[in-house]
Formats: sequence, C-alpha cells, structure tokens
Amino acid sequence: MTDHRLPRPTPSDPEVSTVNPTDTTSRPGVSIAGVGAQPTTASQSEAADPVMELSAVSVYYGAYEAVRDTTMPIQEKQITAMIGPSGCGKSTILRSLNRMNDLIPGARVAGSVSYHGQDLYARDVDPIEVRRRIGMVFQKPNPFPKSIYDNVAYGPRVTGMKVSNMDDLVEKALRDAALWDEVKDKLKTSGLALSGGQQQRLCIARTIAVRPEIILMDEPCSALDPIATAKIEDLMSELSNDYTIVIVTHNMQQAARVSHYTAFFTAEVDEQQERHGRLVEFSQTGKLFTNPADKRTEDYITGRFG
Ligand SMILES: Nc1ncnc2c1ncn2[C@@H]1O[C@H](COP(=O)(O)OP(=O)(O)OP(=O)(O)O)[C@@H](O)[C@H]1O
Repeated sequence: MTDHRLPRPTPSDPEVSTVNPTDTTSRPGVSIAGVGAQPTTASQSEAADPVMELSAVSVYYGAYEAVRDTTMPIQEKQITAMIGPSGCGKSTILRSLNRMNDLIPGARVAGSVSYHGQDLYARDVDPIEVRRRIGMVFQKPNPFPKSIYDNVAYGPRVTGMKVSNMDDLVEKALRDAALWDEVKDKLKTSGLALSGGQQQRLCIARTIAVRPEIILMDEPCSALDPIATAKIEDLMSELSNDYTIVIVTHNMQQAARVSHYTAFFTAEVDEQQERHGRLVEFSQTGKLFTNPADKRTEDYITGRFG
C-alpha cells in the first residue's frame, strides 16, 4: 500500500525541535525528504474515502475573515467542484488545500485541513512538499518561457526527483495530459507558441510530471474557447481515474458535467456590512443540481441570484 504520510524530519535531525501536532501555525521552508505519494490503483468503488478534510476552516486576509467555518471532505479520485457567486471565497478555500495562501502576506488559515489524516498546517510539514503532492493549475495558462520539453521536465529537475529516463517521463506526462500527439514533433518549441488550450494542457502535464496525488484547478477553462474547454473537461474525467481533482468554476454547467461532488458557497453580509464567504451546501453533484437541500442553492442554480 502506498504511504501517503507527509514525511517528517526524524528526531535525530538537528533542525527538529519539538513537534506539536495541534499547532496550526505555518513555518515555511522546513525541509523534508520527498517520498512521492503515487496515485494508487484503487478502483472507483474503493475510492469513496476522503483524502482531505476541511474542518471549521476560516481564512483571513489580515483582520478580514474572507471565508467562515468551512467543513467538507474531498473524496479520493473524484472531482469536487466549488461554485458560487464572485467573491464568496472559492479560490481562497482552494488555495488553503495546498498552502498557497502561505504565499500571500497577511493570509491566515484557522481550523483544520487534513491530508490522509495529517494536519497540513502542522509545524513540521514542508509547504513545498505539500504543493508537490497537491498541485495547482491556474485560470490563465502560464507555461514557462521554455521549450515544451523543459516545461514538463522542470518540476522533476528542481524537486530532485529520481528519474531514470526523463524522455519517458515527459512523454508519459504529455500523453496523460492528452497533448502528446499534438506536440511530439516539436518538443523543443517554446511552450508559449502553443494555443491557449494546448498551453493549459501543457500546464496540466507540468503538474502531473511531479506525480501529485491531488490536482487543484482554479477556473482552468475560463480563458479558453468551447472546443478547448471540452478537451479539458474530457481530460479531467480521464484524470479522475488516477487523481483527485478539485475545481473552482463559474460555470454551473461545467460543474454539473464533470464533477462528482459540488460545494456551493455564497457571501453573507454581517451587521458591519462586511461580506464573508460561507459554504451553504456540499453534496453529490446530481443531488445538488436536482434536489438541493438549501433554498439559497436552489435560487443560485436556477439563476434567481448570483
Ligand atoms: N490576496 C487577497 N488579499 C485580500 N483580500 C483578498 C485576497 N484574495 C481574495 N480576497 C478577498 O477574499 C474574498 C474571497 O475572494 P476569492 O477570490 O476567494 O473569491 P472567489 O469566490 O474565488 O471569487 P471569484 O469567483 O470572483 O474569483 C473577497 O472578498 C476578496 O476580495
């Protein structure tokens, strides 16, 4: 069985002081030996276990509480969509899943985010290793100004992954991202010379290349045309055989088409007229779209607000 635990420094490591599993303060830059958690081969039926769990997660930017009290699971090898009106905190919650918020000055995560039962924000967890296990694809395709080959090889090289044959790794990542056939004869061409949809699939290949277990996608199709969008949606479904995917989307049809679970967020206004994102409802996608439990969800999916 694959060991999914994020490696911890050993007690004999001189850099290690005491380990307090309940401490949720972040300590960027603590180095841990990288042991890759490979996608397992468990069948979809075995896969209905949460690989991550958010429990009472609130995210602050300085004193401002952007999202309040979010509790939800992320099911293994399933696609979870986050939907809701602008500013309700979808991207903020997404970033809390791989500690990308650590990179925003003043951002703070309260509550608990666990990965295979381990606190992602514990002092001894290296955020760099977290982001390798839990990769991210952004709204705007952002290939490096490098060749297609080097875009994919970049992650394995900088993370010091042991790779017996880099050509094979690059080919596999490009195949898995459904891009190989389109680029196999021009691997030395700049990634920036590709179309927007191809660039986004290159970014997915770059993410896959470091063998993550979870892929976070923040509106990955919003800059793409309908044909390129359909290709990415097909790719997501294909990837969910091997990876857990969490996607933020403004497009309800997209959430309904591709996801297994959906989380609907909204923004509430408090007495001080301040807006705070709130998770309203989390359930299987079919249920949320056909038989929502909350009136606010129903109003949103039927277009009555948002
Ligand atoms: N870096 C930041 N600094 C301060 N406030 C921020 C920052 N990022 C987001 N916010 C605020 O947090 C709240 C939630 O923003 P977030 O981007 O997570 O919402 P969203 O639902 O993803 O929105 P959208 O659908 O428009 O992308 C908003 O009020 C936003 O202004």
